[in-house]
Order: sequence, then structure tokens, then C-alpha cells
Amino acid sequence: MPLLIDGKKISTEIKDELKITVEELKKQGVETCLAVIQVGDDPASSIYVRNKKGACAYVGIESLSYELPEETTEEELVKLVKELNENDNVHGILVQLPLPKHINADTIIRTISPDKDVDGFHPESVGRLCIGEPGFVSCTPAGIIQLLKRSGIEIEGKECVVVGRSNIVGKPMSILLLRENGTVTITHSRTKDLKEVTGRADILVVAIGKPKFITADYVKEGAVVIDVGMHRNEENKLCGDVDFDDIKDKVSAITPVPGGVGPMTIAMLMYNCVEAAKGQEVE
Ligand SMILES: NC(=O)C1=CN([C@@H]2O[C@H](COP(=O)(O)OP(=O)(O)OC[C@H]3O[C@@H](n4cnc5c(N)ncnc54)[C@H](OP(=O)(O)O)[C@@H]3O)[C@@H](O)[C@H]2O)C=CC1
Ligand SMILES: Nc1nc(=O)c2c([nH]1)NC[C@@H]1CN(c3ccc(C(=O)N[C@@H](CCC(=O)O)C(=O)O)cc3)C=[N+]21
Repeated sequence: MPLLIDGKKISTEIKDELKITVEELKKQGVETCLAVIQVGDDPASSIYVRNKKGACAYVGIESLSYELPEETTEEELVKLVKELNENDNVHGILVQLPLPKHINADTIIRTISPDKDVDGFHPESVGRLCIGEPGFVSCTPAGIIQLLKRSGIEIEGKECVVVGRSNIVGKPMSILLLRENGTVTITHSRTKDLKEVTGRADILVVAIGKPKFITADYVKEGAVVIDVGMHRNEENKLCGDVDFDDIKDKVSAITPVPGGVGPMTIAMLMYNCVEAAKGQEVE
């Protein structure tokens, strides 16, 4: 069996560290507070909301939930975000994605104040990440860096291949691996001979959105494989973008689904909230 990278355990470590800071902030009169807005009831987002509320309670962060109907207009949502921007008691604002089709997600993301952008999706946060300035980093990729570091997996000088180039996972992931001095290749749906490229990876991060897509023939012997995918089958069972059973005997370390990247996303959201509450720039 390869090393099973335990996201649940590592995320708890991080949340336990944050508890202490939240306590200190309380003593200084600062009640760390996160506002979460969900429009409609996308099932993946609902899981996230549930787990996030639990994590806030665990860490001692106050959470405000706004569950808005599917018919909410873009103007109404912009108005709410602006109100929360102005509210000094709110430190972080998170708008669940995906949003209903009639609402332009980019408009909403740009409306969130970069000082409260705990998702790290605002162009200002993304720009800061690209040029190496302090700012909020997208939670999933930031969590993956923590998973690697806290599992003693070195990134520097390694061949890192990222499958997927979304703005929330693939792209920021690639920039973070580069910042850690990895040699980074980004692949996507137009990549020719994907197997040849992924087969070179020492560290393979998979964020495609296709269940069990990555099989043993995509990975090098001894590689570290990080599975970002989240899929729920008919029996309500979760699986990732990686065929865990098919590759487990070939790799040196792997993240499970559930219990891998997912809990880390939540832990890093808590981290970003605490940084926002400290009123400091991150990292
Ligand atoms: N655990 C967690 O915390 C989180 C999990 N997720 C999960 O991660 C997965 C990916 O999410 P997200 O990044 O938002 O997804 P997107 O759908 O936005 O992006 C998918 C990416 O995969 C690429 N792709 C699709 N098919 C192929 C293929 N056959 N070969 C190579 N590349 C391909 C696409 O390429 P192209 O750009 O060319 O279309 C695209 O860049 C999903 O399963 C999602 O549920 C997401 C966020 C957080
Ligand atoms: N603005 C915004 N930011 C996001 O980061 C965001 C989003 N919208 N919309 C939805 C996706 C999805 N996502 C998840 C994160 C953690 C788990 C998670 O905790 N997973 C657990 C268990 C899941 C379960 O209990 O079923 C695990 O993998 O072990 C799930 C899903 C964040 N997303």
C-alpha cells in the first residue's frame, strides 16, 4: 500500500492551530466572522456549506448563512455583497459557485472586496498570486500545498503535472507549485497524448471533473497522486477523478476521496478567514 495522505487528519491539525489564533483575536475583541451566500440548492455546494458550518463551529468562527432562492437577481446579489463589504463585523465573504445561469459569476466575484475575498477568486487576489505578492490564495490548491508539505513530500525540482486549468483549481495550483520551485506542466482537454505527459510526473494533481478517469497507465511508478475530483454515485458513494484501486499499488503516495483534498479546502477557508480577521495580508 502507498502512503495514504490523510487530509482529514492534516485539516484537523490546521484547524487546531487556528483555534488558538481565533481565541487570541477574541481576547482583543475581534469575533472572526464568515458570511456564506448560497443561491439555489446545488448539491455539491450544499455539502460544502454543511462542512464549512461545522468547521467554523470547531474553530470558533462565527458563520452567517444566506440561503437565497434560485430566482434571486444579479442586482439583489450584488446589493447583498456590497452590504457585507461595508459590514465591519464580517471578515470573509464566500459566494458558492456555481451560480444560477442568469447571474454572472465574474460580476459577483469582482464585487467582493479583495480584503474579504477568502475564496481567493477576485482578479486582484489572482494577480497578487501570479506576481508573488501577499493575498488570499484559492483554498483547494493552497490546501494541496499544505498536504504535500505536512506529509514531507518535497516539491522543489520535481516534475509536477496538473491536469485541468480551471481558474479555481488548475491554474492557481500550477502557480503555487511553481512558487515551491517545482517544474510545472499544465494539461487540459486539448493536450495531445495526455498519458505521455502525466506519465512523467513525480507529483500529479488531477482536477478534471471526470470520475475515475486516471488509471494506472497514466502514472509513473512511485509517483505522488493528488485527487481533487468529487463525484457522488447512485448509492451516494463518493469517488474522485482518479481510479484509486487501479493505481494504488503503483504510486508512492495518494489522497483518498473522501478524506483527502476536500477537508483541506475547508481548513484553508478557515485559515483565510482568520487572516482576514487579523486584518493582515496573507503570507
Ligand atoms: N475537493 C474539493 O475541495 C474541490 C473539488 N472540486 C472537484 O474537482 C474537479 C475539477 O473541478 P474544476 O477545476 O472546478 O473543474 P472544471 O470543469 O472547471 O475544469 C476541468 C478541467 O479539466 C480539463 N479536462 C476535462 N476533460 C479532460 C480530459 N479528458 N483530459 C484532460 N483534461 C480534461 C478541462 O480542460 P479545458 O479547459 O480544455 O476544458 C478543464 O480545464 C471536479 O470534480 C470538482 O467537483 C472542485 C473544487 C474543490
Ligand atoms: N465559492 C466556492 N468555493 C469553493 O471552494 C467551492 C464552491 N464555491 N462550490 C463547490 C465546490 C466544492 N467544494 C468542496 C469542498 C470540500 C468538500 C468536502 O468537504 N469533502 C469531504 C466530504 C464530503 C462529504 O461529506 O460528502 C471529503 O472529500 O472528504 C466538498 C466540496 C468547494 N467548492
